[in-house]
Amino acid sequence: MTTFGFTLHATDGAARSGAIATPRGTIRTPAFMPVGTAGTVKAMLPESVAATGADILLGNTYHLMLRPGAERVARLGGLHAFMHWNKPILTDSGGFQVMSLAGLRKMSEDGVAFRSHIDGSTHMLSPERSMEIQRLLGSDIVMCFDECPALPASEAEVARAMRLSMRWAERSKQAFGDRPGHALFGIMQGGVTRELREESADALTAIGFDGYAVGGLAVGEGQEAMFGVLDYATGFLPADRPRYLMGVGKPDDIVGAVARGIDMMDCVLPSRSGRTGQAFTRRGVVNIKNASHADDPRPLDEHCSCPACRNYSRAYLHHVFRAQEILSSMLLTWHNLHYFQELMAGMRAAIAEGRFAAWQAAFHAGRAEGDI
Ligand SMILES: CNc1nc2cc3c(=O)[nH]c(N)nc3c(CCN)c2[nH]1
Ligand SMILES: [Zn+2]
Repeated sequence: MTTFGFTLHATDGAARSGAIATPRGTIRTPAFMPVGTAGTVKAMLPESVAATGADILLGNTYHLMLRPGAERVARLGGLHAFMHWNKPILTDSGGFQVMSLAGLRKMSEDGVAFRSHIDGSTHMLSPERSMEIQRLLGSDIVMCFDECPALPASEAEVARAMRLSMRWAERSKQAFGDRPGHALFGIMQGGVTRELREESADALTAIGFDGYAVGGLAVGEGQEAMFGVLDYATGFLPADRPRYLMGVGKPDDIVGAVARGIDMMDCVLPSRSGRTGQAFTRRGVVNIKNASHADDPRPLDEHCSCPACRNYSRAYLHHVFRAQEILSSMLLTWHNLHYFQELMAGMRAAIAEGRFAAWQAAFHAGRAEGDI
């Protein structure tokens, strides 16, 4: 059985293309992971998610432990069987979601006690419990249990949270154990402070992980500050392991992150925006609810081969959005996920052929300002 392994195929500047081999299939990098928080990518059948070109999707420990419960998912054969997705799944560890969703949280060295945002029941998460839940779910790539400090945060607060997260990373590694074919990724913290980012990277590298995430970003710092961190932070991480930027992002965030050495990303943007009527295209964003689309017979994007663009006009998509038809979310989500995967495929090819700078210039040149 194939174990877990990352192969670098090409580099172009700081950008890299490669592949992550897992027992459930190969992940082409740079990769975008659709978010399937509660065991579903909202408004999409798993077959449709695969049709967009996604090699891996993301699930969430926090949501699945609350509902339907990790032990229940395990009894039913694990998350892949449960949600009918047989390709790789990466699960986040719950730390970030507890801080942003749960009520009545009590943080300690041991972990976090909290009340469910669904029914108020009490729960706890620790490195050990998070590893156990992710094992019960059967995810292929497990994330360390960490604390992502909410902004604004003082440097002292960022340092405290980073050092706690490094102690939790050690405990996560111990609890994860030796699981061939499964990977454990460490998560770098440290805010926007170079010295703290380097301290975190050194701590994680000393523990040793199958991949390394850059956490603590896309939390309101803005693109310039995020790119400023990525300009040095990816270089602190081992070059022969995947680098995963958590929670990113808009198309131009994604392109800029790949240009700075990031291999994997996840974001709710394409799916969430699809449900609010925003369609991403190579020329910019289409807000389908605008009256300007009511009589427009053209597709969202004449170059796009997704079902929404092949079979429907902007006028129809405007109509079903205004009518709050379920099909609206399905078609716009499919289009957006398809577009994000096209973006990744375009970057993988450009890096492999040594023309990433030209691809990046064309990407930025094609984008109109504002709605199109
Ligand atoms: C949307 N922005 C964003 N920033 C994140 C940072 C972390 C982070 O620092 N740690 C963890 N565990 N997850 C994060 C997530 C969730 C990724 N699905 C983030 N999302
Ligand atoms: Zn399309």
